Amino acid sequence: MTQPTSTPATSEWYKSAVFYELSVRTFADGNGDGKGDFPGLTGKLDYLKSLGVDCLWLLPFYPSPLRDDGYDVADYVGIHPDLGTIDDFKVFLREAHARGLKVVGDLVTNHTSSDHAWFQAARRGPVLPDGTPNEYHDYYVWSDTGTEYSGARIIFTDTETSNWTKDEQCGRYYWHRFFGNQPDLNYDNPKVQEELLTAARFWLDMGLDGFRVDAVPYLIEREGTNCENLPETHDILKGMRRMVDNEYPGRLLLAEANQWPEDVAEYFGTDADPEFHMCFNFPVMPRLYMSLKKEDTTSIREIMDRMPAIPKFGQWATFLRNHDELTLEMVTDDERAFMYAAYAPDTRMKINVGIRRRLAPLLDNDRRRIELLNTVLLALPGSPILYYGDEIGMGDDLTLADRNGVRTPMQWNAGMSGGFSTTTPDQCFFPPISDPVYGYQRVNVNSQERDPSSLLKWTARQLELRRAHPAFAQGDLTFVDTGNPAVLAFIRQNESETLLIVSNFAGNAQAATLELTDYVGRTPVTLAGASPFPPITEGAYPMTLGKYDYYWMRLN
Ligand SMILES: OC[C@H]1O[C@H](O[C@H]2O[C@H](CO)[C@@H](O)[C@H](O)[C@H]2O)[C@H](O)[C@@H](O)[C@@H]1O
Ligand SMILES: [Ca+2]
Repeated sequence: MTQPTSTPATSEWYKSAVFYELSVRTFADGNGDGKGDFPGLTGKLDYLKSLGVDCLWLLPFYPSPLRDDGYDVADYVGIHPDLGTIDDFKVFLREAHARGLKVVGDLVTNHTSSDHAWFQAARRGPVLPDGTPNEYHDYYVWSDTGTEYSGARIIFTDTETSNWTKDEQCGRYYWHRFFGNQPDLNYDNPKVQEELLTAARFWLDMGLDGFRVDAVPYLIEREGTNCENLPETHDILKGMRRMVDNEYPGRLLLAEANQWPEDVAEYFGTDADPEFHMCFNFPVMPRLYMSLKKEDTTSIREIMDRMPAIPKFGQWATFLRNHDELTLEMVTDDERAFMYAAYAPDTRMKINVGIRRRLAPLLDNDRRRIELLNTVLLALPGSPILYYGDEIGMGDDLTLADRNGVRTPMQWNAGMSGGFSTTTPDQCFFPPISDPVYGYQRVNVNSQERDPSSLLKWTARQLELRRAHPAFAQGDLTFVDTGNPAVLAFIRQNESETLLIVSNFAGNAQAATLELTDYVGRTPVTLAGASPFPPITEGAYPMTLGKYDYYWMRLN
C-alpha cells in the first residue's frame, strides 16, 4: 500500500486532503501502561501513510480531568501526562511531517474544564478579599439568578437540565452549553479572545498545521436569541482567521458548527472577509444513512442542492462517523424518528440527540453497504474524514458510558489487547472490543493487511483512485436524473476530466435511466479496471446495478 507523498505543497492543501480522525489515548500505547500515547502513535505513522490519508486530526490531547474525553481542557498549552511529553509531541510531529502527513489539533474554544486555573480563580468572585477586582471572574459568564438566555437549547439533553449551574463557592450561577463541569468562556471579554489566540500560537509555533475548532456557534450569548451563530461570534472567529493568515499562512481552521446549510455556510465568511477554510457538512451525513434504509436518495440531492455556494478558498469536510454520537440535530422530527427506529433498535444506542454506534454495526457489518457509503463519502464534494478503526470495520461497546463505546482501542492484531498495549485488556484505558463478531481476535489491521480483499485494502485502493482523479477533490457537482430514487448519480468535473458516480442504495438490483444528453458521444469507463461501457447516445442511458452496487467512471 505504498503511496506517493500526498498533499500538494500549496496553501490550499486541505482541498485535496483525506483526513483521519484519531484519539492519541486509544490509538497505540507505547509504554505498556494501557493508555495510548505519542510514542505509540509515532510508531504507527507508516501504517497511516500506507493507508493513504494526508492529514491527521488529533482529538484533544491537553491536560484534562477527562470528564468529557479531553474536551474539558484544564490547560491549553500542555500535553496530558498519560499521552507523553511536549518532546514526545515534537518527535511525533517531525516524523509525521517527514512522511508528508499534516497534523491538526482540536481547539476547544467555547469552554474550559471547571478544573482550569482560570475557572478556579474565577470562582473567588468579582472582587477579591483584599478589595481588588478579580480579573478572572470575567473570563466566564455569570448570573445572580440563572434565568438569562432562556432561548438557548440544551445540547447534552441526557445529562443537563439547565445551561446554568450554581457555583457554591462563588454564590453565583455560571453558564455552560455542554456538561456542568465545562463553564463557557466569556468572549465578550477581549482578554479571553487573546488567551485563546495565545494558546493557538503555542501549537502553531511548534509546527501544528491547524485546528478543528470545537463548538464554534456558541461563543457569544445575547438575550432574546438562541445564542447560536450570532454576528459577534462570527466577528471573533474572523479575528482568529486573520491571526492565522497573517502569522501562519497555509495553516488550517476547520469549523465544527453543527448547523443547517444556510447557517453553517456563514462560517466560511467571504473571499474578502474569510472565516474558516473548512466546515463540516453536518446536514448531509444523516441523510446518507437515511437514504440507505429508505432506498430513496432524494434527501441527499435536496440537501446538497440547499448547500450555499462557498468562497473560493473554502472546502467542506465530509464524514460518516466521528467520536460523538451520529448526531440527528440536522434532520426534521419525522426524519429523526425514522433514524431512531432504523438504526437504534436498542435504547442503549440512543444518546442526547443521536445514536452512539460505529459505522460497521450501524450497517449490520454488511460489506456492500459499508463500501457504498464510503464511495459516496469519497465522491461527494469536500475533503473526507475517516474515523479511526472504521477502515477495518471496528465495532462498538454499548456497556461503556457516554460516547465512549465508539472510542475503544484501535485493533492492531489478534494478540494481547489487540496489539494496542502490552498490558492486559482490563488495564487498558477502555477495554478493547472482544466480542465474536467485532473483537480484535477477528477484526484487526494485521489480518486485513494480509488479505487482498479486506476492507482495509479496499479502503486504501479507493483512496488511491481518488487521489489519481483530482476532480473528486475539486470538481464541480452536477446531479444526474436516474428515473429511480434508489439510484443516485452525479458528475464531478474539473478542467481535465469528467467523472460519473452512480450508486444503488437499494438492497436488490435496480434499473436506472440516466439523463446524460450533455455528454453524448462520450464513453463511460470504470476507474478501477478501465472497462468501457456503451457510448452515450441521445436519449436515456440505461444502466443496471446489483444491490448496493456503485460505479466510479470517467467519461472519455
Ligand atoms: O466540547 C463539548 C462537545 O463539543 C463537541 O460537541 C459536538 O458534539 C455534540 C454531540 O456529542 C453535538 O451535539 C454538538 O453540536 C457539537 O458541538 C465535541 O465534538 C464533543 O465531543 C464534546 O463533547
Ligand atoms: Ca501509554
